[in-house]
Parts: sequence; structure tokens; C-alpha cells
Amino acid sequence: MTNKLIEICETKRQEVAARKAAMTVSTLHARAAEQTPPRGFRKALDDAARSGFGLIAEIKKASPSKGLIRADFDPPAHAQAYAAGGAACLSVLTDQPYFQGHEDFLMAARSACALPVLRKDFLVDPWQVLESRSIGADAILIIVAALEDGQMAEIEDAALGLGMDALIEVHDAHELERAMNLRSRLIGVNNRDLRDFSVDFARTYELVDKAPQDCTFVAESGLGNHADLTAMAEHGVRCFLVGESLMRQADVETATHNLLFGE
Ligand SMILES: O=P(O)(O)OC[C@@H](O)[C@@H](O)c1c[nH]c2ccccc12
Repeated sequence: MTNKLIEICETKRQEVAARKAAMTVSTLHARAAEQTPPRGFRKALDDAARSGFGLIAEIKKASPSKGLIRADFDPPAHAQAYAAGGAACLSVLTDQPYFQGHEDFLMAARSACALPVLRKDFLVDPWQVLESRSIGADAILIIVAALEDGQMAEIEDAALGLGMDALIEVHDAHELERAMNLRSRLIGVNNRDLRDFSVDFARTYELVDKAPQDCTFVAESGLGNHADLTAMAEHGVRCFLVGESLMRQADVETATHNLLFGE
């Protein structure tokens, strides 16, 4: 089995080294200062989950396992459709080599709506947190499987220090334990194993019972329809991160509404 996550992070380290050489920290600070303040990401999810489901709707053009997902890709239009359909937050893929993402997609999506936006990328260096804020991101992703404990804490400190939220992504009980040593109480369980791309909802069911009550708990990946969400809700899960199944629909607003409320 090839470990795709290791490969992606190695590519990312090279990319970050080149970006750091091309961009000073003071330039990033100046750009970050021009952005509107972080929109509360976890708060938006919690507010939505109190009376229904908290949806993080993902703007995703392609993935390594599925190839091109959407040909007529239009980040601002998708952002508005997700917002009108009832999403609480957005996630925007910015990794280029594996997901055909781009920072411009995040900036365009965030400008087009009022929702908080997660930068979905592979963070291997705290420098990327300031870079994320400089493009407007309200939250960043920490993938526990990709990082040492000390690296995770540094990245989290950088995010919280800038007033951003950090979504801590785990996929087994040991990673959840490591996540609990961090300060964030926003936990995502990836049903997809980033090492081999297999999807299993049992990952969420196993971990939701182990997560402390004060956590905002998000089930991620492979969710296709309202029945998937209600099945998860029976296990106490109220927040979801969904990309592909929404991005494949011609009418994204209606698809988002149907996912949340049923047809
Ligand atoms: O498109 P899906 O199966 O609905 O999944 C969305 C999201 O969970 C997935 O894109 C994802 C979860 N964690 C990640 C980490 C990196 C890149 C992508 C991801």
C-alpha cells in the first residue's frame, strides 16, 4: 500500500520552501491586515447544529482518488449556492498538485458570501497559517496523521493567535487522543483514509462516543444524501463536511437544501 498522505506532505514541504523564499513574513502580515477579521467558524457550525445540522460545504474541483469532479467549476457561484442552500460554513481546497485547488478560489468564494471559510490544504509549517489568513481564511485544517505533536501545537497556536479556528482531523482512537492534547475542541473524523482513500462510516461511529462532550464533532467524507446524515445523527453526529456529492449536482443550491432537509 502506498501512503498517499506522506507523498502529498513531501510535495507540500517543497512547495512551502519555494513560497517562503518568494514571500516575506512582513508582506504576509500586511496582506493579513487588509483582510476582514476572521468569521467565527466553529460558532457558525454550533449555531446551525443547535436547531438542525451544521454543514461545511466544500468547494472541490478534483481529487486524487476521483480525478476531475466538476468541469464548470465556479467558486463564487458555488459559494453563493451553498449559502443559499443552508450551509453554515465553506471549505475550499487550495492544494494544486493533487486537488487542482488554488488560493484564488478561496478568496473568490469568501468574497461572494458571508460564510466562514476553512482553507483545506496540507499544513506542514506554521508559516502556512499566516499565509492562510493573508488570503482571508477563517479556519485551517490540522491533519493529525501528517504531523508530530509539537508541529500540531505550533500550527494550532499560530491559528488561534490570529483569531482563526482550527479543525483537527483524526481517523482513529489514537489520533483522537493526540488531538485532545491540543486546545481546539473542533474535531473532524475523516471517513476516508488519506493513506489509501478507502471510505468507512464506522470510523465516525467509533470515535463519536470517545470524543468529550465539549467537542464540536464533524463527520467528513463520503456523505451522499440526507439519509446518510440522519443515520449519523442517530449516533449523535450533527455536523458534516461534504464535497463531492454536492459538487457533482447541476443545481448546487437545491442539492444542498435536499442534503440538509431531505427531498
Ligand atoms: O468529497 P467528500 O467525499 O464529501 O469529502 C469532503 C472532505 O471531507 C474531503 O475532501 C477531505 C477531508 N479531509 C481532507 C484532507 C485533505 C483533502 C481533502 C479532505
